[in-house]
Amino acid sequence: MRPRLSVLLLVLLVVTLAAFPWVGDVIGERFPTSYELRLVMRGMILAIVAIGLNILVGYAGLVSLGQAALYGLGAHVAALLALRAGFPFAAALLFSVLIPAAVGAMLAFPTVRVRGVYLAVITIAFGLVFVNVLREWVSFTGGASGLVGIPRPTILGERLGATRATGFNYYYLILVFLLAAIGVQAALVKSRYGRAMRAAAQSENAARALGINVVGIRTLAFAVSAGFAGLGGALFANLALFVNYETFTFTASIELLLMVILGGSGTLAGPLVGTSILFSATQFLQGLGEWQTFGYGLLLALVLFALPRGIVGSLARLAQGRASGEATRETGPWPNWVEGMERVTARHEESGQSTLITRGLTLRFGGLTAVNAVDIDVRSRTVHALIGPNGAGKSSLLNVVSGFYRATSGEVSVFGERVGSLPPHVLACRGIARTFQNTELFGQMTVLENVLVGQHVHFRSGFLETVLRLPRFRREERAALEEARRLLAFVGLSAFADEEARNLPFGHQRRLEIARALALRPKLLLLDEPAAGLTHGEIEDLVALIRGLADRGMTIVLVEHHVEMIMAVSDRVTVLDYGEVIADGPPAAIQNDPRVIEAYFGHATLPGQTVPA
Ligand SMILES: Nc1ncnc2c1ncn2[C@@H]1O[C@H](COP(=O)(O)OP(=O)(O)OP(=O)(O)O)[C@@H](O)[C@H]1O
Repeated sequence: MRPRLSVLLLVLLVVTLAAFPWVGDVIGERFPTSYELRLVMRGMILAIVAIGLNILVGYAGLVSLGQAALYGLGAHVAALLALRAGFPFAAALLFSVLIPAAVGAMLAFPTVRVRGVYLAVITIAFGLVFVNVLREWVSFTGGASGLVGIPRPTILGERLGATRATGFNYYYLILVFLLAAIGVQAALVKSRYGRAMRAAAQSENAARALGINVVGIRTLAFAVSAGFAGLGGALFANLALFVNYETFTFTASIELLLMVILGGSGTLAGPLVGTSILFSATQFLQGLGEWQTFGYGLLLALVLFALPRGIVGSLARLAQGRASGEATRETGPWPNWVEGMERVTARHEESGQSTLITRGLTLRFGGLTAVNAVDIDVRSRTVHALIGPNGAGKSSLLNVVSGFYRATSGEVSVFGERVGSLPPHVLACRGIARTFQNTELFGQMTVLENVLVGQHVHFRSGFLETVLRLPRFRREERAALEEARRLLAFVGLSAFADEEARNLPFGHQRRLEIARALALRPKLLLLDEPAAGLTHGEIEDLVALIRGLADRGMTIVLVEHHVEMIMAVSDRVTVLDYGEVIADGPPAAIQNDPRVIEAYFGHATLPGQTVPA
């Protein structure tokens, strides 16, 4: 949705909700009744929970079918603290957010191993266990009778009511929390945290290679989402003044998920729209008696059939499709050393030292030795090519150096430090960037966002600074945006900044992947077959880019099959065959090395030929 339109709709929503309790004064009727007012308050509370769930499902790509349990946990924490420990409202509210957030963070643990349907099943199990505990632990939770007599909330001695007689304080408090939830969601999504969540959902490997701690970011998504659910639960308990397990069953979890999906998961307005429609529909369909569930299912099926991305998601796509059809765009020249590129490339290593050293590096997959006792020295500020027939172990070697595979034996040192056991995101923070043999872009993020994800590790502002949009966060965002635009100009993709990455032609995707890797400001850049699928002209540009980067102080390891390119760009070449180094030296010497020729064909290759598989 366009920013101006969304601000306008938000203002409209706030004005409508703020004016709602007073409508009767204008139209001269008894409206809204306290029942109607409570319905709107419950709707707002559910919207808060749905916004939290949207962060988890829509942005982090993690489906939870146990969200109602976290909602219920917040409600029970608030009720129990007020009833049994005499906590004041505000303190109980705080714990109702923190305790579910901590439990939510624990729920993220299974994502280390499972995602998708398996994760959904784990969250279902959590929800079922939770409801059973509530039902069976009668002495603590009241079982089916629930917890009754929750004291009316007060702040600073002021009772918070929700009727004309008591004032509408509680109504407005819920509205303020709803606005805060909307604000936090918007700030989070448009920050490095939100980008990292989306990136990890779309390509876990690329996210890790760019320094994102995938487990950490998923834990954050779970915790934030659970915190929202807990807040909703506490607000509900203090509205109903009674809680029992029946509100928080599996069905409630499904309804919450449907609210998000119906409105449009992964859109800012989706949960609001979905909650409004589904919640109103539920009230309306109550009049249908036995046909209620049928009507409910039919409505959902119809809407999702017509609008598969949810209401907001589908409308936004329609608008986007129309807009992008209008522009005819051309790529700019690349590499285009625009002003400010020194920031990305300036490095301090002395040339002549080794940036990457491996000793006896061995990687086995069961009985297969993919890399066999490999010793290499990659000198800093040089382009070092790794070549060899298919299956020689080149990509495996890159995967070990970048932390994706753990070596079976041997050592890897980068920048003078042994790094063999470090995971990819830590190595990325140390200045190792890589591209992938099959480009791994974040396809549903824009070209600009892809490059912004590459800058993830440069941000210093923390979570609270981000959601509160404090000055350091805004300064860093501005600087990151400026650098991302500079990098897009560098690879000639400025005109595509707002295009989704998956819509780019293949050659452009390769450029974008390089720009994104450069956003990390790496000292060591690992390129895995960057010329595959490029045209002759594009390969010439790529050679100029790689040479330019090395001349400006970057160290580059290049896995490539294209002989002409290797000859043009490399300072040194290592040849692998069956995981072993069979030759190592300057390109001209390698080209005439009989072992290399033997490994490839058994006869000489001509410069300009692509080494065949
Ligand atoms: N995850 C894996 N599990 C099992 N075997 C693997 C795995 N990754 C690679 N291999 C095997 O290791 C060997 C080396 O593969 P690798 O991809 O490193 O070769 P390569 O030189 O990069 O080849 P190509 O030029 O085709 O990319 C191959 O025999 C491959 O089948």
